Amino acid sequence: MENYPVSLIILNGKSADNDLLRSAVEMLREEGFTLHVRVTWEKGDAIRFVAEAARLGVDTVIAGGGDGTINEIATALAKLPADKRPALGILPLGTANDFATSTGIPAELDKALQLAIIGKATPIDIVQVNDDAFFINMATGGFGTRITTETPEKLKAALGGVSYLIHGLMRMDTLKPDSCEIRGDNFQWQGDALVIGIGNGRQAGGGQQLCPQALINDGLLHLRIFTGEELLPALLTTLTRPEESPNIIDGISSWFEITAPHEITFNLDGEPLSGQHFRIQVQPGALSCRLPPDCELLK
Ligand SMILES: Nc1ncnc2c1ncn2[C@@H]1O[C@H](COP(=O)(O)OP(=O)(O)OP(=O)(O)O)[C@@H](O)[C@H]1O
Ligand SMILES: [Mg+2]
Repeated sequence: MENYPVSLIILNGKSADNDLLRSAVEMLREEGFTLHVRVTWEKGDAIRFVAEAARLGVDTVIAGGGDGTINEIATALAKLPADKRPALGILPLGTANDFATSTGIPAELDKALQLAIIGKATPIDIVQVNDDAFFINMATGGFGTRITTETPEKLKAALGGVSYLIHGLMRMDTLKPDSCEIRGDNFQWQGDALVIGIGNGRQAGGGQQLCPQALINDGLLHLRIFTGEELLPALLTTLTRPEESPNIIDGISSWFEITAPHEITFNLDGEPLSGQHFRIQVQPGALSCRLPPDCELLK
């Protein structure tokens, strides 16, 4: 018999009750593929399942969920020894799915699952933050952070990605620019930022293109800072017509260091991390990801 690839799907419990996925899995098993399925209940479960996948020696760990699920799994993969690291596949089952959407992963579950199992594995960068945290798509700080970390589950379920923006606008009166200092290769900036986006990928917050030129396999991060005193006008022009905004500062570097006089919260692929100092460093080509051949985020 031919060597069929072996995969382990880690499914966010929120998305476990999905008949389409059940039949897609059954169909591929009938074709001869080995597919293990594990379901998470809370943060931390995915890490144990990644360890199990490494013990089983699977070819691919498939993240079934949104950006938070991909982050947890990619982080666990990055912490494995390189020679024991399975490839990453993606089944977009979250609310916003910014990484999956921007990398061109099909929204249809059966197609996405096929790609996750037999798609070409391409080395991509992952980004380390301080000692222990990682992101694969984007880190956002300032205004955007509060939007994504505080958007309640019910609003997210009803409205999807748009809820982040709506919820943020509703809370505008309580939001203020964050003061900070940012350094990178040939880059230094100090001031008040409304939103800081640091992209390995391009978009966050449900389709907001914060780093429209970023590539996930070039060893570089794209930084975009939105500045300004007036929150609403700045936010509206910057998000709708970024090229016309006087409030944008861009930078490119393989690392950035951010220091703030008070605690700020960064949102790493949807997962919050608070502190006053962030050292952000690319690990080039550290993850192998099954992506569509025409993925726009590859160089
Ligand atoms: N059954 C579960 N319900 C909620 N969160 C879970 C569950 N299982 C694991 N988690 C963990 O909670 C964290 C946040 O998950 P979150 O609800 O943001 O899902 P997500 O995959 O990012 O999808 P979404 O796009 O809806 O946010 C992730 O680290 C995830 O692994
Ligand atoms: Mg999330």
